Amino acid sequence: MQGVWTPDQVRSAEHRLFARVPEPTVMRRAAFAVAVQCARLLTERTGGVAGRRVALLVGAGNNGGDALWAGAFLRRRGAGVTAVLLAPDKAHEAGLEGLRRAGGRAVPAEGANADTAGIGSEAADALERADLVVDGIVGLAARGPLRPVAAELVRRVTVPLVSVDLPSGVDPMTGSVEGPAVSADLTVTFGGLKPCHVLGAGAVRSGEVVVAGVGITEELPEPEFALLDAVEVGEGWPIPGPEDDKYSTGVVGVAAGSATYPGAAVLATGAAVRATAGMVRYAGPAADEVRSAWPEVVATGSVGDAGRVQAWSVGPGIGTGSSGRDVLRFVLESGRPVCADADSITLFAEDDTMWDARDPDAPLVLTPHAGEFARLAGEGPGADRVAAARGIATSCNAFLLLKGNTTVIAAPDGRVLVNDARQAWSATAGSGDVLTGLIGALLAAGVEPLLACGYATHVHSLAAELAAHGKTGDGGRSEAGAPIGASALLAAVPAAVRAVRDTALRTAAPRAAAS
Ligand SMILES: NC(=O)C1=CN([C@@H]2O[C@H](COP(=O)(O)OP(=O)(O)OC[C@H]3O[C@@H](n4cnc5c(N)ncnc54)[C@H](O)[C@@H]3O)[C@@H](O)[C@H]2O)[C@@H](O)CC1
Ligand SMILES: [K+]
Repeated sequence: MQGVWTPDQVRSAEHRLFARVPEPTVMRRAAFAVAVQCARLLTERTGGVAGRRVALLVGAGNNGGDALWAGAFLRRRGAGVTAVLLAPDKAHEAGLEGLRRAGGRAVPAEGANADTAGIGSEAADALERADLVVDGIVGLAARGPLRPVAAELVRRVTVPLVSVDLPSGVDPMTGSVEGPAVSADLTVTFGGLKPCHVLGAGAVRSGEVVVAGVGITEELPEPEFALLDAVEVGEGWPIPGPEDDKYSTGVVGVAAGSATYPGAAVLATGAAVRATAGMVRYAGPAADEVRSAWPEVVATGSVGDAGRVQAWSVGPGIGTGSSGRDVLRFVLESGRPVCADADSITLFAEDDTMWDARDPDAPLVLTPHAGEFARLAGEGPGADRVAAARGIATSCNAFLLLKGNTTVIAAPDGRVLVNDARQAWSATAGSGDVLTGLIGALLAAGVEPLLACGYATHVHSLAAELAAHGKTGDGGRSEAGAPIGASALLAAVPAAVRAVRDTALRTAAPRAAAS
């Protein structure tokens, strides 16, 4: 798992490090890492470093200091470097001195002969001629969007942009963007990932993220939350072994859909069929449609007749009337793990007694989108979606999966996993029904609920991406992609599971050879 640390955690780690290593040394390590990545990008895009022009956007703090020292390193490799100072009186002194000694120059952002936007002619010129721009405007101490002059400078950038620590203008803690902000091609951060690199708009605006250790990593505490990677998903996805049969690999019950809207039932049941080798039971008014779409499913008309299952997926399309209420109550009283989605979330929000129907020891997964979350919590998730999800998971003693382009999954004990899709192909009607079916199947297979949600979310977004790009083994590959429906997403689930398992295999093989 890849950890993510809050700005406060990183600052405390920095202070512990400064007891052993002088602060300027740490800053130079950070700046050197930035310079190495700038040189790589310059070489990729322009064929070299010497003779290329670099503009540094430099704010008032140590983030600007990093940029200035990075400029000094690039100058020594033969690049022409100009620092554009947003706050000339407050620019990092040693960094500025270092840049000048190396032969770089500094100009004020709002200097002489300012144009109508207030940008000085030397600054405007430096930006216009640059082959690469370094964003050292603001780092961990960032509050709010870019101020007007910085925003104007950033708006003019047409060449590759490297952010120091984080894209300026993005909230470090939540990744939210409330006004002008940098969109970086590459971000070089220090010690470990911060929330803004993986959450919301910040994840997109960070571009490629490179983590440079600089000595801080060793001082970091337990991360605030974590990301699953393809290897972990591939290693953890349940696969039948030689001793297994249809019961031992997990029997999942799906209670979804209605006679008028059988689609939710067909999609959720299909996802359960495709997720694992176990058996799928369906209970509800769409039994005929489910049977004809998925002959392998044992379908009955009501949850009472469904037979034994190891976990339930419940909710999509069951309605919020009395029959939906009875269905939800029945599955909660079964004492089995339950993934409750869609209408069942509304039922929880509307009827407090529903919480009492649960066996408190049986895991409950709730999978709201922002609107359903607001119904459950009394208010929307707001900018800090990790804190919001964690709060409800704890207070409801449930696993809470908050849907969105960045999916946040919180366990009742405070653990959090985040899945950043980095694309939105799964934002299509019915895609939530597929996710519910995947989670239910993994719960039935005995996967720990936080991981079940994490694995399902990862495979779900990968399936959407593969389907959108025609990479599901049926030909017609496309780099640009095209919109897909939930059925295409569902059809791509086996391709996504194969892809993560292949990645895990490829990673395991060199490890085995090395041991
Ligand atoms: N202390 C060190 O030696 C190290 C610091 N590091 C760098 O130091 C950075 C943190 O430095 P600082 O704590 O000096 O703070 P920043 O450089 O993040 O912020 C500088 C100043 O900008 C102001 N500011 C906040 N929001 C702003 C906005 N929207 N527009 C304009 N100005 C705004 C703040 O009041 C702050 O005083 C890290 O992000 C990292 O780049 C790294 O070099 C690692 C080592
Ligand atoms: K920055």
